[in-house]
Amino acid sequence: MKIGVPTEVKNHENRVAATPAGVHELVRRGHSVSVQKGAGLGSHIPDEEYLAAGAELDESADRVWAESELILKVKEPVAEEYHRLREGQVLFTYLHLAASRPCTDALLSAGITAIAYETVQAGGTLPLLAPMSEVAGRLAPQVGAYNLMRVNGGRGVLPGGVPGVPPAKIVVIGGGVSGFNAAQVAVGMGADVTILDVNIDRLRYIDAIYQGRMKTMVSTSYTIEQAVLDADLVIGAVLIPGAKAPTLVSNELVARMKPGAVLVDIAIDQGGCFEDSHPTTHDQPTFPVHGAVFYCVGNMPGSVPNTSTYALTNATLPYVLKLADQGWQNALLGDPALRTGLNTHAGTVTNGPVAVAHKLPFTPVDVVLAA
Ligand SMILES: NC(=O)C1=CN([C@@H]2O[C@H](COP(=O)(O)OP(=O)(O)OC[C@H]3O[C@@H](n4cnc5c(N)ncnc54)[C@H](O)[C@@H]3O)[C@@H](O)[C@H]2O)C=CC1
Ligand SMILES: CC(=O)C(=O)O
Repeated sequence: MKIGVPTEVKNHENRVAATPAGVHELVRRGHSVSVQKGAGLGSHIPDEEYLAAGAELDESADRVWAESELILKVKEPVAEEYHRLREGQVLFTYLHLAASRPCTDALLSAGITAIAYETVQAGGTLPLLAPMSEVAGRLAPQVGAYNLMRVNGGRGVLPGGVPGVPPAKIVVIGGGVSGFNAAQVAVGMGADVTILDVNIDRLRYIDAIYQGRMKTMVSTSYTIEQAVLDADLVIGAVLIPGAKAPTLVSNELVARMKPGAVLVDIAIDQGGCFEDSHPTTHDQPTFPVHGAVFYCVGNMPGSVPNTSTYALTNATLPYVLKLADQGWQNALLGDPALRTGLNTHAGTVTNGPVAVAHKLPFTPVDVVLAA
């Protein structure tokens, strides 16, 4: 199969969708891989390493897209890439379509077969979202601490406090992969950490591991209000797979928070879980709301691309190999996890929550595969 790896074009997106190890494995199995020149440089992977692994290098993004049957990307196509999408091509990448009608429309009108990393589900887990949720979760207290500094608009609170002065209160809403990783780093910084989730079994697990060092609360609008009003830093880390994130912190609640508090909305790629959240970029990551600082970057792992590229491709490669070796139909027929990843095909939406989010007709994957 002809496989293409274009350079990412989203703001400060320095990850790349395949490493030389992945290229080597694909080529060893008889596939050809076209990597856009410089695609790995943001992650400090030189072109020469791709060449040595058996890739062909191409200057032109247009050619990489036009000549490939399977396109491997990290982030959803942005507007300047829409004209390159085409029917008969398979796109494997993060999509987060429930939060983007323009991208959904672009995929549908091109008729492309799009498989989203974030909706691939295996045994109740999200194996292709998890590595980047680990990264974003671990980054969240770091960017939160940076923005809590007075010079950056925050309250001027040190997460760990010092002897005689209490630590910052960090509240994490959502105790899944990103939330738990955020809470772990926040505990490591010495902060006073509370984690809220609707899943009591998840809270049991967290409590058993942290033995009270992380406080747990069942998430309701009442407990969220209590925790948020007391917080210096709030981290939003909820997910309902495929769907738009629920709004859990209102504008009115933010108005009553401590001045200079910081809110990091990791869930922004699914639309965000704070009412005032809107996507920001690494160039201009924050904005003020009632004296609080909002950080809503949709590609947080892009800021640590070396770690993130290897973590992401460790997880994606087994699925890439199935798509390349078997073709997308057989790969999906043989792997229920990949089946849940299909979001669009031949102009139809094949993911239920995405169809609901945009009020579009829904075609079940089984119907697509039976055709
Ligand atoms: N901004 C960025 O750069 C990145 C964003 N993400 C996003 O972070 C979000 C979270 O992802 P994961 O941690 O992997 O999801 P996950 O599925 O591991 O965890 C989500 C948790 O939210 C909980 N939850 C759902 N509704 C809730 C509510 N009302 N109150 C409290 N908890 C609730 C669930 O029970 C679950 O434990 C996703 O939107 C994901 O796409 C992930 C990586 C990078
Ligand atoms: C999960 C995601 O969208 C990201 O890592 O950028």
